[in-house]
Amino acid sequence: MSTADARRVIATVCLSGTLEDKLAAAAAAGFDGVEIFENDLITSAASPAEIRRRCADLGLTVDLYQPFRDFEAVPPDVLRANLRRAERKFDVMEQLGADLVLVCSTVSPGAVDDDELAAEQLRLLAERAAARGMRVAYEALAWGRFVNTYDHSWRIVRRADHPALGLCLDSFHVLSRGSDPALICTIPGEKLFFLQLADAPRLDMDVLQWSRHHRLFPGQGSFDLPTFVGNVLSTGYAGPLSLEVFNDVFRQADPVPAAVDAMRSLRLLEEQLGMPVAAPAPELGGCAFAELAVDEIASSRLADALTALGFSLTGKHRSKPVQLWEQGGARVLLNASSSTSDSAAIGALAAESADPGRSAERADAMGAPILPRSRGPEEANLASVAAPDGTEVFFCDTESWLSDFPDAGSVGSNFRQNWNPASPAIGLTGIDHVALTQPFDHFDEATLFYRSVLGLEPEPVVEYAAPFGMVRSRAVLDPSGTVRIALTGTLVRRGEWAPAVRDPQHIAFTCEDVLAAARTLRERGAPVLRIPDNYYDDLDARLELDPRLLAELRANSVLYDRDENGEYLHLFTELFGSRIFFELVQRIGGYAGYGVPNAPVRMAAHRRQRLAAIDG
Ligand SMILES: O=C(O)c1ccc(O)c(O)c1
Ligand SMILES: [Mg+2]
Repeated sequence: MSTADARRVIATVCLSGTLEDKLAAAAAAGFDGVEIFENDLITSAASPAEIRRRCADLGLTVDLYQPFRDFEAVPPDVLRANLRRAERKFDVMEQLGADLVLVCSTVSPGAVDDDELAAEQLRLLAERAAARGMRVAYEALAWGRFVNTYDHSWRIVRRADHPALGLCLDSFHVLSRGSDPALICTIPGEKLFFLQLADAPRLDMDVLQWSRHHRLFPGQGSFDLPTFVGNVLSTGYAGPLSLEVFNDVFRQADPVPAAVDAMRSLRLLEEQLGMPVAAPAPELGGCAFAELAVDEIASSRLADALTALGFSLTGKHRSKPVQLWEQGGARVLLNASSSTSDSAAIGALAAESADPGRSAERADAMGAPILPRSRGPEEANLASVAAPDGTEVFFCDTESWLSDFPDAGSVGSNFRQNWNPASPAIGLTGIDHVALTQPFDHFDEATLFYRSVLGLEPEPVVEYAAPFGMVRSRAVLDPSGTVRIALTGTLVRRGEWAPAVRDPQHIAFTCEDVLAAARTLRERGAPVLRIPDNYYDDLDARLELDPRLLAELRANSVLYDRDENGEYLHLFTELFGSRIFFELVQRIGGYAGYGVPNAPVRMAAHRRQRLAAIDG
């Protein structure tokens, strides 16, 4: 079979809310069916028959009832009670319209290590199920007491040898244990009754804790799900692709967008399996612009700051209160029309696309609908979608959108003299990256959004201790590195005690020579962030820089980092408005990072700047 006709299913345990909330969200996101998690049914006031009708009305099938625990390899009296318990659950399944039950491998202290006995008792269960037109899918939990690998569960199922007993494979249990997924190909497809999918970050921790708190939707973590699912499909497995993700954040997130996120993960996975649901992401050619949503006060401060950085005001939008500021290929829009709860925030960014129309179609197919937009006559038709944090992402072709700024470029120095008695440019050539602080609840969702919608590849997650908490950071970038977005967030919900520096965001400009630019900025009295001496003393201790370079860095508050491939010189401005600052970056050689070791120094410096402003 091909995944194109695979049914897409989600376990109710993935989503927050009551069973009714979960079913509505799953249906709205376009799922075909659900796994009903037992606790979700038990806490519902609706009878199983009512849930069945609700599902039917929503166009959902009930593909699995789960989990049935601690059944096998027990003494006779316990077996009797377990079979009785199973019959009661079959009654429930009958009403629910579910014909498949998931039995997970026992963790019971009362069970014994006896494969023969486990197989014999599972066979009895399968006979009971078959008598009622039902089937049993046996799943090895990674922390099962005796059975904790899929090959072991397969040996038991084979030994039981009953047509109503098969396997449930769960990618988490297989891949967390480091089992070789190649053996899956040797299992006959008709013995694979169900496939559960979850991704996860690579963590070195107890599998039970890892599974119950940190599972992710496919594409958000670091498991090789395409290979895993490819092996399963190679057996002839024709059942659903079902998501089963236990995650602390998703458990408390609004289930409607969470289900959309889940569906997007399946579409991306299908694409990775060679069954695309949309045309591939067109090639990107850089960040065409970043737009700051500003109020009046922030607007004039940002205009001053951009002027000091050598930007020129080169145009005003035909019909909206939007200014275009340019230097080299770096473009910033100040938009005073969009409402923002902050005095200034990154409202939008634009990716230069080889085919903006196709980018928009793909976004739509990946569950990111094109945002409605008011457009005057003759204005460029710019499509945009909303990222999980609300940032608007445009797909554009610069030639055409620049025409909305009739004066841009063409008027040249005359225009600039009139509108913007600018300081000369300082060698900025474009946007290196945009750093977006993600709300705690949207970090993993954001990774998947940029990956699936724009075709950006995620880099490994880095975590570091910073003055206001532990920070997680992950960059996503296109294959040629022209569009880079640095996603940053806190590991736990952000503390509120230091509101002076709430969730800063920034735009990093590519600079030909940061030290030269820094000297010019110093002469201009530009608002460059002061970096303390302790930082340079440590830099010297760690990296043994040429003393002349070190002195230059120190004198100009330029920060430094290096990796195996090159060096990174960068400087930060002070904060403008509630949360915006700029960075100037110079990548030397093949430096691939973002100066992460310097981020805590910058955060503390921003707080000092804020407190000094309040005191002063
Ligand atoms: O964590 C658990 O108990 C649990 C239950 C059912 C599953 O399918 C599973 O993978 C884990
Ligand atoms: Mg499972």
